[in-house]
Amino acid sequence: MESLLAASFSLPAAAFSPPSSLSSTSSSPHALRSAVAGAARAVRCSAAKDSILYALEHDEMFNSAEVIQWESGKSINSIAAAQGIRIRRRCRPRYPSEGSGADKAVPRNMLEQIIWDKEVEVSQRKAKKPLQKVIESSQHAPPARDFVGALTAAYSRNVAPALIAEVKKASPSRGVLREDFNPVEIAQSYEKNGAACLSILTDEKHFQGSFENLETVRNSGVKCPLLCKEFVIDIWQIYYARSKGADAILLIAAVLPDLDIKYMLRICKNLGMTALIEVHDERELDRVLKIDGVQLIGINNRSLETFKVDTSNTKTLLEKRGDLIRDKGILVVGESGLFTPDDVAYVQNAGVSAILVGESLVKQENPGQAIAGLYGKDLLH
Ligand SMILES: O=C(O)c1ccccc1NCC(=O)[C@H](O)[C@H](O)COP(=O)(O)O
Repeated sequence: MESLLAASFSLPAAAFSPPSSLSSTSSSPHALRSAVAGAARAVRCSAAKDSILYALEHDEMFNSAEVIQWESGKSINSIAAAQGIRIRRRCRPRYPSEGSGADKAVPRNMLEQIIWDKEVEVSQRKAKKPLQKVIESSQHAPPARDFVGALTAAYSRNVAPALIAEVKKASPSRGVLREDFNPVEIAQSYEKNGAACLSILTDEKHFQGSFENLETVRNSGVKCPLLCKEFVIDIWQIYYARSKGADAILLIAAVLPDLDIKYMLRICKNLGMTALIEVHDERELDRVLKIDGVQLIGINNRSLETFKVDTSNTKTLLEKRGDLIRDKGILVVGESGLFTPDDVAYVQNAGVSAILVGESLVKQENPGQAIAGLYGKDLLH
């Protein structure tokens, strides 16, 4: 643990690694705390130094956002805002640069609410199972399967966008989509009817999903690679998803600063996982296109801030950046609001290789059989 800790203070890219090892549940908290106190004294920015020393004194657990702040001497929200990210982190007022204004206490939209709830959830989960333990569990998981390979093969087989079919019980914009929700039955029915990959919602509070659903589907004999549909803010979640059998994970550009995306991509690669990096607008797309190693970009037609769905978003962004995306060999997934064969043809003509579909399938009595209705034909598998 000490070496990880040392790395987190010497290499900027590694700075997101496991400050959680400072949790009071760590095996030698005293030694770790001394090591961090030493490192803290060497940090140039006095606000950052104060934050670290404060956390040590108050026996608090660290998270990745805090480490970024220490390294750069800037607040996570100011780093993010400079990149056009409007979603703020729920900052504790101990950071002088954050202030403690009343507006900071209220999330500005649903995505921000989800992220603030996620910060609480992840810190509670980390307290129960520190990063080191999750890393160990991830090493015992069945090997990750080839998510991009499954999409490419399905596209060639069907000459139609490969389907990532979503196992989703509820959503903030639509409420409960399916009362009799059996994730394994839905997953098997999707696979039988030609889905290339599956997306499993794991957020409990807003989507009534769970990591247990992910694990149960993985252990049920379903062969399609699985995307963990989560709101990732911390590398802990990536290792946790892998430990539960995920083959791919969602990274949302509206939430994550560039350096987080880069570092998380590296972790995914080391774990053999695919990252689906989701964008909603041109600015986010341009940020992601500057990052090396991106294989899969999702263009979400739903604004996660307003819930407005507009399928022309996929077309507009691909008209602007399609050539560059093709030159880079990146596959594009059209996400959200797809209900009919015309919708599928529309995003296919815009240039997507795959689509991510939840509501229009999961709401039907037989979600798998609904796939033929969505495509206007049976899919080969
Ligand atoms: O769906 C929501 O209400 C939502 C709200 C806030 C953040 C994310 C949200 N959904 C995630 C997704 O984008 C969709 O689950 C996915 O793209 C499938 O969309 P759909 O086919 O429209 O169910």
